[in-house]
Amino acid sequence: MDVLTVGETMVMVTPEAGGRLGTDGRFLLRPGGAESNVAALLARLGHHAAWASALGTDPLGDLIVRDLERHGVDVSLVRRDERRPTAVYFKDPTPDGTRVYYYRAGSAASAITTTDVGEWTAHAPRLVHVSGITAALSAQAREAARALVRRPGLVSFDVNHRAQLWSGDAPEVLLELAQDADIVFVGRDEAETLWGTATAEDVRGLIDRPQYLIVKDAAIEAVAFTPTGVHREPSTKVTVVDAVGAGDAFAAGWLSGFLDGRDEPARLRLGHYAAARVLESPSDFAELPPAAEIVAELG
Ligand SMILES: Nc1ncnc2c1ncn2[C@@H]1O[C@H](COP(=O)(O)OP(=O)(O)O)[C@@H](O)[C@H]1O
Ligand SMILES: O=C(O)C(=O)C[C@H](O)[C@H](O)COP(=O)(O)O
Repeated sequence: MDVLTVGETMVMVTPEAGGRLGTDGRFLLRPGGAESNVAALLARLGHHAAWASALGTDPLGDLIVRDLERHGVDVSLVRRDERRPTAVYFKDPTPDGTRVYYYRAGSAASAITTTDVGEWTAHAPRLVHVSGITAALSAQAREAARALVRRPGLVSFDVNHRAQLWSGDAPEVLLELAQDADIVFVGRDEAETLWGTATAEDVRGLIDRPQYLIVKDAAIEAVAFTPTGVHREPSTKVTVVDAVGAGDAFAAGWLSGFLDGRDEPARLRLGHYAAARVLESPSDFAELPPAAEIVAELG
């Protein structure tokens, strides 16, 4: 197993054909979750990627399992919970950007534990990927997130601050988790909101323990602080159709380059490429060619 990603996946409800949530009667149901997005894109890029979480025994859980299997994700570690439901969220494409409405309190995934984490990581993946969303779901999910970032092997952590899910302690908790990981992804704006940092260098001043820190500045560039020095790579020019999922795609592209032993500029370029394809697509994940073809195309 190359990568194990852990975190809640919900059923995402979107109005059909670009309509609005409050006025449309026709909707599409698809899986939506940061960590399973990363697993699905890594699978597309040619890696053995597993995703682990808990789902209800309801048909919504079946939908998620089936769809991720179709995308080539190993779902054999997913735990089904008879007593708790699969979570749902709605996306409303407003003229000012997409608004998200969560129905996830008390969900199966919000009850994941450190015992789950022990069982999942016993399968010895080369890398575990987790995000800050898990730490916002419940007290026990927060402990599970802590256990994940502190596991002995390689861990990558996407800060993924979701303000709607937190009640004030996000800056401390997310900084603590980031410091315990080996690879950290964070948006420059996200870091500014959380910790008041302005530049990528300011973020490195704060998150100084991980071997790799990647600070993404949306349409401008991504900056990687690595053992071989600081690398900057400009973002790709794109027409944005839906911004949700770009961060997950960037992480998948970068991690794919890391797992394949590519140099830092190639990792950053793969991140930008995958993010650009998702930005141009109405879905949270896009069809991607295998990594070797992308690298050949990028030159
Ligand atoms: N407007 C944009 N133009 C081009 N690329 C973008 C744009 N916004 C985001 N990206 C790409 O998506 C990546 C992730 O962006 P980010 O803002 O961190 O996403 P998210 O908020 O989904 O986590 C960036 O590093 C970049 O590659
Ligand atoms: O789990 C949640 O709370 C979600 O929001 C699910 C979203 O599909 C991804 O998290 C998208 O994440 P980005 O790539 O940062 O846009």
